Amino acid sequence: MSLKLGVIGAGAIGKEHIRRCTQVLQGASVVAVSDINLDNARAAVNASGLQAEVYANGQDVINAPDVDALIITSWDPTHEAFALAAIEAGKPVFCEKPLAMTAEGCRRVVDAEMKAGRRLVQVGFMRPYDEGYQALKSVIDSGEIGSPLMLHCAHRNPEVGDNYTTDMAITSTLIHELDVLRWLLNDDYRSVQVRFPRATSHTHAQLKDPQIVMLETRKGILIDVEIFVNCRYGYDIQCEVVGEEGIARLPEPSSVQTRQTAKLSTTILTDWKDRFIKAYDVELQAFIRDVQAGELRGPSAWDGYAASVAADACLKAQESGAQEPINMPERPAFYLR
Ligand SMILES: NC(=O)c1ccc[n+]([C@@H]2O[C@H](COP(=O)([O-])OP(=O)(O)OC[C@H]3O[C@@H](n4cnc5c(N)ncnc54)[C@H](O)[C@@H]3O)[C@@H](O)[C@H]2O)c1
Ligand SMILES: O[C@H]1[C@H](O)[C@@H](O)[C@H](O)[C@@H](O)[C@H]1O
Repeated sequence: MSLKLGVIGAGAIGKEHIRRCTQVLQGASVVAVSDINLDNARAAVNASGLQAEVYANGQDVINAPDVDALIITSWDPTHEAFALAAIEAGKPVFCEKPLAMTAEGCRRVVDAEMKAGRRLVQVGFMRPYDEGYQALKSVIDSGEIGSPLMLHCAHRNPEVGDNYTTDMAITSTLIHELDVLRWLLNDDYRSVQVRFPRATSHTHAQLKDPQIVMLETRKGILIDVEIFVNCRYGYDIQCEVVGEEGIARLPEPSSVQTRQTAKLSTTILTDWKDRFIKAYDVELQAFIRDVQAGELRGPSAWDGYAASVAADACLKAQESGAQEPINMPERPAFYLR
């Protein structure tokens, strides 16, 4: 039977998820859409040729009797309340990252879910579903490059809007690395320091860009992540793992190489929508399948919480310039998969 989905937030990724649930994935249909900007909700419904009901209020989507499960794609600070409301209604929810703005907020979601007694939340961390990261993890796990010692990573966006501020480089951008690197290394973080090099002239007063985040894991692996959200040239995600026997790199997205006018070139993608298009398809298909099977298995509220525990320390480190500890609580048995 087709799973009836309600979507809250019909902006860039909301529209994308509605499109994929409607045109690409199996087993679900979008029956309700809400956005505080009703025009966005109507436009998303029309663009996908849906018969869905449009609501002004997200809570009405959660309460709608014909909605079986939720997709939350509204702005970051709204996620926690909608996730809690979905749990309260007993409806499974796919919540885009970050699960909440602080670890404390994520913990409230974790506690509500544990109280409900079953997993109801999947967080939109799509990178563990990306074929490139999966291939990189297989190489690390095979032992081919020996024990990982260091990671050099970069998360570069071509540009961001004027309302994007220094803290968002952590809560909205680095949060992907904070999740995927724990998974990649099967490790957790111990401390972090953040440094700011000379700022690009393409930024504004409220955004220090770029920044370098240096994390240390419990196993002693040192990770540097460059976050550069006005890099201009493209959307570029890099991850190089230095092991004691060799090096493994995240593969580049495939693209045709051309030789022309004395130049050898390949195109660099410019948009997250294209860079992770397959990973988004796979993560949402998994959510739909797992809801139908009665057991969620994707990135959990605990993963959302763990990433936010590290993010909180990164925010503190942005302010202090010092090395800040990351105190990750042990994963409760409820979340052992
Ligand atoms: N996983 C990823 O790679 C990825 C990619 C993009 C965005 N995101 C996340 O998805 C969310 C949306 O990002 P976006 O780029 O689509 O932003 P956006 O600004 O394009 O869209 C957000 C939409 O939510 C609506 N909205 C805001 N508050 C609302 C509320 N209370 N109720 C209903 N609608 C509300 C806005 O009007 C807007 O239409 C963000 O949390 C972002 O971090 C994740
Ligand atoms: O919301 C987006 C999204 O999560 C992208 O994957 C990330 O690269 C951007 O920095 C962020 O602003």
